[in-house]
Amino acid sequence: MSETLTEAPATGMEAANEEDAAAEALDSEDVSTPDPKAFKSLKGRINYDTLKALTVRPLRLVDMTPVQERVTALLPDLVRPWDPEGIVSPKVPNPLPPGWEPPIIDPNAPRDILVRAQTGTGKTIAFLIPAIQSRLNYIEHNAMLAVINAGQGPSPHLAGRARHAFRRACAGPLILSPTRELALQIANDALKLTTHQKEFEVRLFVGGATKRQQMREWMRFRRDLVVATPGRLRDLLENEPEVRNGFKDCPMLILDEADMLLDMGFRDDLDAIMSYLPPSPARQTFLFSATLSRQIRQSAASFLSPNHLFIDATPGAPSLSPDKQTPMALALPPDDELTTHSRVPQFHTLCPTASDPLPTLFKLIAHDQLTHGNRSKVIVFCPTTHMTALYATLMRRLGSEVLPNGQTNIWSIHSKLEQRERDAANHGFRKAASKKDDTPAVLVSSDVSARGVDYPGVTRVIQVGVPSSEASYVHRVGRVLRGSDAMAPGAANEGARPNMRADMLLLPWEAGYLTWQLTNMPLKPLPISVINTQLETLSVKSGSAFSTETLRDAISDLLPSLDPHAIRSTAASLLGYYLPLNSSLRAQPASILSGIYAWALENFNIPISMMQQSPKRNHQFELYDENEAHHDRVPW
Ligand SMILES: Nc1ncnc2c1ncn2[C@@H]1O[C@H](COP(=O)(O)OP(=O)(O)OP(=O)(O)O)[C@@H](O)[C@H]1O
Repeated sequence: MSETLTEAPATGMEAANEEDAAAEALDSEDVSTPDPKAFKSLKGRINYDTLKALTVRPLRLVDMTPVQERVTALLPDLVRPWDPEGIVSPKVPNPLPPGWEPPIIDPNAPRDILVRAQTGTGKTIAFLIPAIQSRLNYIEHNAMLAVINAGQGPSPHLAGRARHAFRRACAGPLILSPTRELALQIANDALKLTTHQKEFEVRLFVGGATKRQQMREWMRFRRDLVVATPGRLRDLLENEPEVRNGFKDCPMLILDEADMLLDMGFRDDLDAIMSYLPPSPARQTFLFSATLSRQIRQSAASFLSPNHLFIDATPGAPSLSPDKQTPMALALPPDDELTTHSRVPQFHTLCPTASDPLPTLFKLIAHDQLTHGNRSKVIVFCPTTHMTALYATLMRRLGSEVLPNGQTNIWSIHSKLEQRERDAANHGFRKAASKKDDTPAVLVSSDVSARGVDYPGVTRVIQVGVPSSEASYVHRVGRVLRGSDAMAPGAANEGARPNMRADMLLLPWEAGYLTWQLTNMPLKPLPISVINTQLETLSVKSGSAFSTETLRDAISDLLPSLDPHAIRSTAASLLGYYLPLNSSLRAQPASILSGIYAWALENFNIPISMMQQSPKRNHQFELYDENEAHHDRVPW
């Protein structure tokens, strides 16, 4: 992958001059007594070009976030090449070529880390800085080894050849991400950080793109960093000897959203991938996550070396100097402790009947548009792919008619879309509603966008129904308040921002989830009557023509005209989603069934003629339609 998939911001003459000045300041700056928070304090500990990308162009960052500060405090020891025999070590001063300073390293410093930090706090940069530095160090290390092994004294020519061969033959750090969108975002962030290292290359292995193209690039170009989703990487490792060979000396594995990757759904792929990588300690492992359940902590231990560090950069965690960061077992609190964006106000609305969530959803979006105008940018999370497709259709058909700002850009992302459609939605929503005269935007999404994906300027997240886990709730809420807003100086200490928020719409049979699963979340009740009053006040204040009657009429005109098969498929998908959650909801399967039955009947006037529990398997229900068997495609 040699080009950025998101456009770099345009720079005019003024910006160019500013950049020159910043670069000069970076060159001349004395960092002998640096502010440890400032990126500039990394001068001398990371490659100059990486530092320039961070502080001058394209990122122009000033201060590190706590997680970045804690991780980079471990440099340079954290990224020293694995050299158990000490061949390239301070004990071997010769025959190092002139100007090659062997780094001063602590041979006992931990090499593996488990990092917990809240969503949106800059974990990507926190792992990319050491990953890039590790790759650069390994390239030099190998060049030194080649010279030493040749035994002919300093030879820049030989070193150059060794560098060239190594960069093409051996994969650098491997970063795994659970979703394609997040993988793409990480790869693009890596390209930004290596803007000034023109030859540095990032390979991206994700499903949805052609394998042939990925293989062609793998064979022809450098493999400095590899970003991948587990399924595609496993497939390539199992079927392509060239990929297998490339990874046999892979020095570093980074799991972003580690809790999800270590969970059962990905575990098989992960175990298969691990069998192609070198074992620890030759392979370093970094695990990054915003949430860590007890079970995940246990399985994390099997990936990490025994003297790994646990770095807890969540608020309230003890602040430790790097040499005192504690091993995981000592540092983690005994109970599951999930963190969330405490700065995001969170509300739940209990909808009395099955026909309430849809109009209430439109009202919440209307509320957001009346509050933020054209910069309103809302993500609606739905429980299943079918539901996501259905709600996206409803938004597209009704949005312009009923929402206060008229034109609203609606995007949708779920796993049954083609990759190019996912990419277009991802790209479109990322750029949307960023200027005053833009159009408000809504992204209707399944959990594909819940983690890591960084959409700047999201003003509100609305969850329709319950998430699959408490961790998923936290990640969804974490889509608000990201990017520059979240990182503004002092933001961590600021109080809640009343204009950005998260909402959740629940039916009575879903309400147990609040009590039993989201106990620690700062969710406040928000009745529909209060939403109505707030909307009225806002409409009058802004002179908007928004009307709840128009909304109600438009919905009741549209819903009965929808394809009944599609509604049945959505109802089936909801059953498949909710029944296994019955113990989390503390709801009997029968009340889930009748809740979903009511949803189909009251909204779409579709009686689901018969629902039966399969005699063979628990919680496997099937919908029967006299005329047609249930089909599983997304029909919208
Ligand atoms: N030091 C910093 N100063 C300002 N902005 C930053 C800084 N570090 C990162 N950012 C920006 O903050 C946003 C969120 O960063 P990132 O996506 O890495 O968060 P995250 O911790 O990985 O979140 P998640 O857990 O949701 O994946 C990005 O837009 C990133 O460019």
